[in-house]
Amino acid sequence: MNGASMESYIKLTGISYGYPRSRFVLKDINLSLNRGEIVGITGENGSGKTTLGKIIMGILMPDSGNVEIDGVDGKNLKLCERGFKIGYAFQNPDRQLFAANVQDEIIFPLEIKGVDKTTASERAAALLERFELSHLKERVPMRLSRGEKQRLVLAATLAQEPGFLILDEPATGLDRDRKKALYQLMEELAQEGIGLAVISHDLQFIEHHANRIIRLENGKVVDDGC
Ligand SMILES: Nc1ncnc2c1ncn2[C@@H]1O[C@H](COP(=O)(O)OP(=O)(O)OP(=O)(O)O)[C@@H](O)[C@H]1O
Repeated sequence: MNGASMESYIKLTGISYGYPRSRFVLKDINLSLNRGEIVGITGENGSGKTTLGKIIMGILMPDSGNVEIDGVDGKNLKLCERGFKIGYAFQNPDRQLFAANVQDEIIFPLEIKGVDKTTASERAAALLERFELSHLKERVPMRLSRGEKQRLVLAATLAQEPGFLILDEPATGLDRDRKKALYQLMEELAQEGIGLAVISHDLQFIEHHANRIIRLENGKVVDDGC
């Protein structure tokens, strides 16, 4: 791993959060998530993994504490700016597919961001190639297989050149070869200096592929180590 890339990218200080009308609370979370590192975030159902992901993304605002992203206080970043810095792949890829065809799923968000058409098309072509989706570029995203949809979401997310990726249960529904390809991709991205947080129940997956494992229990970090 490139030592220079192991710098802190997301810093959570004293984060607490409670949903209105719910007894669940995230309590005093202090974490530094680094570029070039694969972190597994694990814990029982309802322990707060997704809530933590939403706090990092700015979808939920903490009741107290601070989120710093790439050296900037999260309060000073618009939701879309945060989305460019941190990519989030939901457990269900259907929630992230909107375009009429596969290549536009990558091209449109780039154009909205201000990338010119030629550069956006070139970037999309390279990513479709990398994710073995080139032959499907004219297809309607919603009609792809689950594994293809997931690859497309990852390709579209990476097109934004984020410093960090949060993957929520990324191995769900993938066959053995596709899981292997996903692990390989995660390792390549970490080598390129992107940080990854993988939310998963699959302890075997986490133990094999994460450099660090964070375990949540009832909204608290109870373990943070190798
Ligand atoms: N919008 C909401 N309003 C109220 N309570 C919520 C809301 N979303 C989640 N919760 C509660 O917060 C707790 C933590 O949920 P969260 O989805 O973060 O857990 P998780 O660890 O990701 O669970 P899972 O492994 O089942 O995906 C749960 O008790 C859940 O019922």
